[in-house]
Amino acid sequence: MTADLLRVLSLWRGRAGWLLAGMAMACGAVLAGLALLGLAGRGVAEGVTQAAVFTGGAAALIWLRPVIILRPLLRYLERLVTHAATFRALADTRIWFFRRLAERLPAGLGFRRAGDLLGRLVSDIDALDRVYLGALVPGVAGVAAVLAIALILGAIDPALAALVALPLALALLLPPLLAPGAAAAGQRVAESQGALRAVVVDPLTGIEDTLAAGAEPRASARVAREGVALAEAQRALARRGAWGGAAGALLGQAAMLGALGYGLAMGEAGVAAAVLGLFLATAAGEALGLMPRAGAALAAAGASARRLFEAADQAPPVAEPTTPAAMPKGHAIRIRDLQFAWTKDGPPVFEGLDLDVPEGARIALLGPSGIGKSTLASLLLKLAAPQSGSITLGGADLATLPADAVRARIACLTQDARLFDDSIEANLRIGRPEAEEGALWQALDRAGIGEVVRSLPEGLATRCGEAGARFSGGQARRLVLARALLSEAPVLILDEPAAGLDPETERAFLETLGEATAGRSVILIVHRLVGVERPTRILRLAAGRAMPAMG
Ligand SMILES: Nc1ncnc2c1ncn2[C@@H]1O[C@H](COP(=O)(O)OP(=O)(O)OP(=O)(O)O)[C@@H](O)[C@H]1O
Repeated sequence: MTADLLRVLSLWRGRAGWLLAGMAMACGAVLAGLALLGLAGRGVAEGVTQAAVFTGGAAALIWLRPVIILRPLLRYLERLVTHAATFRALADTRIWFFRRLAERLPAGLGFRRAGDLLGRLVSDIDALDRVYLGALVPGVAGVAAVLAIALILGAIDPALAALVALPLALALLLPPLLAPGAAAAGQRVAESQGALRAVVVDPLTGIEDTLAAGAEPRASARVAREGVALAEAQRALARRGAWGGAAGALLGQAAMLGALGYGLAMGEAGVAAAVLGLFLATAAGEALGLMPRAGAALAAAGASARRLFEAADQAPPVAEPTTPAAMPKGHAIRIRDLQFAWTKDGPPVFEGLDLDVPEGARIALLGPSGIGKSTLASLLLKLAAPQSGSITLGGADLATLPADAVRARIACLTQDARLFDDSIEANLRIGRPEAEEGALWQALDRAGIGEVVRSLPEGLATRCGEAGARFSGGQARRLVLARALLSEAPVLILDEPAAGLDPETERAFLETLGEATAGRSVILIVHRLVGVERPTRILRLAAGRAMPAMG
């Protein structure tokens, strides 16, 4: 847990200025609180006993008014700065985590439940605010308060300082002492939250299928079950927090009893100092009030950090070359003796595949479902790496080239390419943000969807809806096809490009494929040829190899 929490802090290095400023404000506010009650206590003590507690006379009471104004001001600034610091640190963490996931998600990460991933990205990162707001800020302010009390009372009598400050110092140790015991409870809460989110998001993402299959009651029952499990885990963590709270209250009272005991033991001579000690111990309650619960907060944050790093530290499916080679000029693809299986013990998909895609060639790759057509696309895009054999692009081994640069050369229209919940224009520009509007329309026309978009009142600004819900399946397919055509990559992989189109449109599109992809190499992955594709070569995948096929 400690290592995970330290790693979280190291992720926040860039925000150190804000984080330290927040802690300084918290210390200022706590010290102003101590000064207020300390000055009031001193006034009362001196009034009751008619004797000076400190040398320096009543002049010190002059400070009472500015402190009264300063304290709420510092409290306000503390809230402002600590929350601003937290928002910035959490926003940085979200971006970091998102990037790590993006590198690791292709080809399956083992964390495929969208709800669970969303939970890690949102609530596990949100829970990290407790490291700072729930533990570090009150911890530092608490240390400042205890040190100040020890110094003030130590100037009167070290025995009084020890009696009051020691129990308070022990309260400061509660979080690190209690956190390890609460770690397992924190872990259960974080896991239950992830599980609950998954059982809510999964059926809702495919709500039509859920309702059509009459699976809604079962889905509701699962949500109820996970809800009960979460409540149970939260109760266990809250119990830990409650024990901490009771221990903290006890130690606060011990400090007050220490001051009282001192007064009783010292008789009349000790009354004034004991009254001051009492006031200071009361003031410390404000500073240390959050400390007992900080143990549970640290445990919860530690569990969330564990879940984040667990997902973020998965090895990426394809390691980036440590010293990448320069990108070659050409883009001919050559595959030799390729061996590949998705898992170590899984069945091989390729066993000695050889394939050449010269520049400008249009290869039609046929084969039955599950033979490995899309897998080949994953290997070419560096979303997966071969176990042995070689793939070269323009003569350079793909393994030595950076994935980003390879994907700038090889564009792919995947079988399940999707539209994002944004405008048509933004969806088209994903792979080529600087594309001119004319190029957008050309791509739309080539994909046979230009007229439909022109007829929309908002044209290119029309929003596509979640996963392209605004459009029919065939229209959405044509839009993602336009996106692929807009790419300037010299190699295009079109995986079932006409899937979802009606036979007439399919034929019309495939007929214009030559024109739409002129000057580029094309790997056309299809179950069958319609007869109008005019490929330069037709290959059939079978038994892990590619062999010439006739139509
Ligand atoms: N990410 C993955 N993890 C594990 N196995 C996978 C993965 N993707 C595909 N496979 C497996 O690899 C084999 C080849 O799948 P692939 O998707 O390449 O076939 P395909 O020829 O494209 O099929 P289809 O025409 O149905 O799309 C299948 O047995 C499939 O189960």
